[in-house]
Amino acid sequence: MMQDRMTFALPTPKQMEKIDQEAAKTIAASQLMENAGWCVTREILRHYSPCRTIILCGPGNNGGDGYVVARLLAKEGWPVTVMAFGSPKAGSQADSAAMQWMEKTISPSENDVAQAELVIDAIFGAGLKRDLDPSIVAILKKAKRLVAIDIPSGVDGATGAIYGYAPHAELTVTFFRAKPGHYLFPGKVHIGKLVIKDIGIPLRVLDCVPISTWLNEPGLWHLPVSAVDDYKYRRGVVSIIGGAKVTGAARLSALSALNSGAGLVCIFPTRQDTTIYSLSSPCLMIDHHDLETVLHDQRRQVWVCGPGLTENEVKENLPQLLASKRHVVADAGAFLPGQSHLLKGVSIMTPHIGEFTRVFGTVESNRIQKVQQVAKDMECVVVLKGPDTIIAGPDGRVAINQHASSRLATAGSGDVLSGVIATFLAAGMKPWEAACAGVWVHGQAALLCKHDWPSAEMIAGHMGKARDLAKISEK
Ligand SMILES: NC(=O)C1=CN([C@@H]2O[C@H](COP(=O)(O)OP(=O)(O)OC[C@H]3O[C@@H](n4cnc5c(N)ncnc54)[C@H](OP(=O)(O)O)[C@@H]3O)[C@@H](O)[C@H]2O)[C@H](O)CC1
Ligand SMILES: [K+]
Repeated sequence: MMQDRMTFALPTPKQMEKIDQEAAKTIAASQLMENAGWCVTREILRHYSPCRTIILCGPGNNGGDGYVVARLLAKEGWPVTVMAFGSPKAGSQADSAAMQWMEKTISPSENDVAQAELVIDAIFGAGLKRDLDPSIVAILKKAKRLVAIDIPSGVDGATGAIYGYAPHAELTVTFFRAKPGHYLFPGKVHIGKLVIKDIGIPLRVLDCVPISTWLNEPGLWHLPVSAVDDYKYRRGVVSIIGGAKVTGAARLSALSALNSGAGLVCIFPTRQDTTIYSLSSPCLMIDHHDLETVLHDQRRQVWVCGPGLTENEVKENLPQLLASKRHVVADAGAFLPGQSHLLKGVSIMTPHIGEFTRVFGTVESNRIQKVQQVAKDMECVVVLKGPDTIIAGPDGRVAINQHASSRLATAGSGDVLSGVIATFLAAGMKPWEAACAGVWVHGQAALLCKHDWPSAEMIAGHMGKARDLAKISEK
């Protein structure tokens, strides 16, 4: 059975509030809080042995969940104390949860937290709005081992930004769906192990919010399948501008395209002597005509432009590709400082944060918003590469990729990514889907390498198997 794309939805905390309200029409809010507390308790029981535990309870519903956990853990015989940070609003859900907690409640104290063997952080969750008070920071800093309810206090669930300070949790238990902030840096490093629990919210309530952010997983997109009567032009032609001085980048991109299933891969060298390209792989086609002539071939729709190119090479070739309405995957050399106009018309661009900043200016704490804005302004898909690669479409859709590892942090890895994305684009996938699929397959190829330190060439060598695994995972 195909996965429902809603499996991959990442609602923002604001959307989650709406989802809670909608869910409360069919399931009592008190029940949702009870279920949330029960789920957290079960995870604590699974991961820890009874120990001196302090539950830090804030004034909102995150604190409410904390009071439920306190009651359920105490019932299991755990030595539990609640440390209350303000009182819940009279008559609120959190207030009734607090009223059912009959045992020890203490005022905020650094010393008591320092002596606890386990600290449960239920100060703020989805309702966090501003920097943490220094007195709260001082207390959180004393925690030795910490479990966060929903999200560690201080992490913005929408962006992963930190409001002044956030503790490092060993375990975070969230509800219904993960939020973008669980997966985005810097918040991600504060989450520890993430557990997502079903608390009885009906799936259909997701329809009440316009989800725009997704976890990048197979099933969010579908790779093309080969037909029995396939031929190379239908599988797709990838063309790559090959630099005169730096030739490895285009060759890596080409190798990646060849191994990811392109029907035909051609390099268009910008210099007369093409020996280096001719000798690189017997499967590679080398163009010996000028670009204008090559562009008469309408089968050559998808181009990679940027890897290994100098400023002049980009300026000579990119405008020509765009003028002839080719689909361009722009990378590396195509990101010239302050020259965003050059990129207008590309289908997909794949900058890392340094390249992105050079062209589009600094990125504040809300990276998603900035990347979305650039995608909209430039009318193209933007892949902001990093350990939490963000793929934004001009229509506002965003995927966050987690299928990656530090194995990808090697020179040439970006060139390999441009090749696989171009392959999927050439095979007929839409730009956002091709970019998402390329990013996932690239991450998978690195995972398939036999050791932790693969070169980009080795990663490119595993593209075919990675593509097969992506296809299997779609089901
Ligand atoms: N997701 C679900 O299905 C369910 C989630 N639950 C839990 O509910 C919380 C969200 O609860 P909410 O009450 O909306 O928000 P919080 O508990 O995080 O906090 C709101 C209060 O905190 C104050 N606030 C916010 N930031 C600060 C700050 N930096 N310093 C001091 N005070 C702060 C805020 O005060 P205002 O003055 O701004 O109004 C609020 O008083 C979610 O995270 C889950 O844990 C449900 O239990 C079940 C369903
Ligand atoms: K929390």
